[in-house]
Amino acid sequence: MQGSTMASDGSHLRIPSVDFRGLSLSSPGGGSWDAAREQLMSALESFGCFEAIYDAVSEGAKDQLFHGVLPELFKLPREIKIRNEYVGLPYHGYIYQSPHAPFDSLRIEDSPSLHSVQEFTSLMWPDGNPTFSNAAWTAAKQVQELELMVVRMILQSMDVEKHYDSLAESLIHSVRFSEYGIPFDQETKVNIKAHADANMLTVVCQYEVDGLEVQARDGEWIRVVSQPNSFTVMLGEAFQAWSNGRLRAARHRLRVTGHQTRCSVVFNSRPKDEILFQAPNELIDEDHPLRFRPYKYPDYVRLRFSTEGRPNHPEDPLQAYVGVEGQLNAA
Ligand SMILES: O=C(O)CCC(=O)C(=O)O
Ligand SMILES: [Fe+2]
Repeated sequence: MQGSTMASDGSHLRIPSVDFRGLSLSSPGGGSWDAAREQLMSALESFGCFEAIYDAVSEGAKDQLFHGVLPELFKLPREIKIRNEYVGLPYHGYIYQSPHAPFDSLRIEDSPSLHSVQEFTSLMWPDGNPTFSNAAWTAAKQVQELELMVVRMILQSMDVEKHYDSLAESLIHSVRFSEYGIPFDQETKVNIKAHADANMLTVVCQYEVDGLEVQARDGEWIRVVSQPNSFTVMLGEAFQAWSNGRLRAARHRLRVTGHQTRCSVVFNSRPKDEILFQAPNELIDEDHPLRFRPYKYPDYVRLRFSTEGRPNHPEDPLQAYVGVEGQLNAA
C-alpha cells in the first residue's frame, strides 16, 4: 500500500490522487503524463478508482453548479422533471424513487453536445435557462477530456493504444445530477448499496457534503473526502470486460451520514447502443483466455436491472450474465 493512501490522522485510508493539472489530450505523453499514468494504474490495481486532481473545472464553476444551478433544477415540480424520460434503458432518465432514502435524479445523455444540453434545458425551463446550459455543458466537455485522458493512459499501459481512436469513438458521455436525502435506515445510513457501475468510467463530483465510499481490494471501505479540484474516477464493468478482466470495476456505495442533503454531479461514459463490445485480440492469449462474451450494452443493462433487487440478483452481474464461465445466459 502506498504511503500517500493514508490520511493525515492515520485512521482512515485515502484513495490515491493523480494529478492531471497541465495535462492535455492533445499531447498524450511526456514526463508528467507518464508519471500520472503510472500512479493511475497502480491505484486501479488496488481500488478500481482514484482521485483525479483536475482544475479545468474550477472551484468557482463547481460552486456555481452546486449552489446556483442544481438547487434550481431540484426545486422544479415533479410534473416537469418527469419530462426527462429515457425510453431506451432502465434508470437512464429521471429517477425519484429509492427504497432507502428521499432521492431525486436527472440525466442528460450525450452531455458534451450543446444541442443535447439545450434540449434538456428547454424541457425543464421552456423560457430558457442559459446559465444552466452553459454550466452543465462546459463541465461535461471538460470532464469528457478527463475521461478520454484516462482511457488513453489505460490503453497505453496495456500496450493497446492503437485501439484508442475506435474505442473513444464507440463511447457516449452523459451526466447525472442527484440529490440524496437522509437515509431511512439510520443504522447503516445506506442510500445506495454496494455495486459496480455497468458503464466504462464514472467521474463523481461531490461538493461540501460527502457520501461516496469505495471498497479496496482487501474489502475495506474507504470514504471519499472531497478536496478542492478533485473528482473520483471509477472504473466500470464495461472497461473490466474490454480489458479482458485485467482491470476490475470499482465497488462502491453511498452513505449520507450527516443531516444535510447531499448532491452529486456524476459524469460517465458507456458503449453506444449498437456497438458489440469486446476485448481486443491483443488482450486475449493463452495466459489470458477470453473472460467475457461480446455484448451490446443495452442488452446487458436490461438484464441486469431486470433482476436488481430480487433475491437471486447475482453478486457479480458482469460475470453472471456475460462471463464465459457465467451461470446465466444473456440470450
Ligand atoms: O451520486 C453518487 O455519488 C454516486 C451514485 C452511484 O454510485 C450511482 O449512481 O451509481
Ligand atoms: Fe454507482
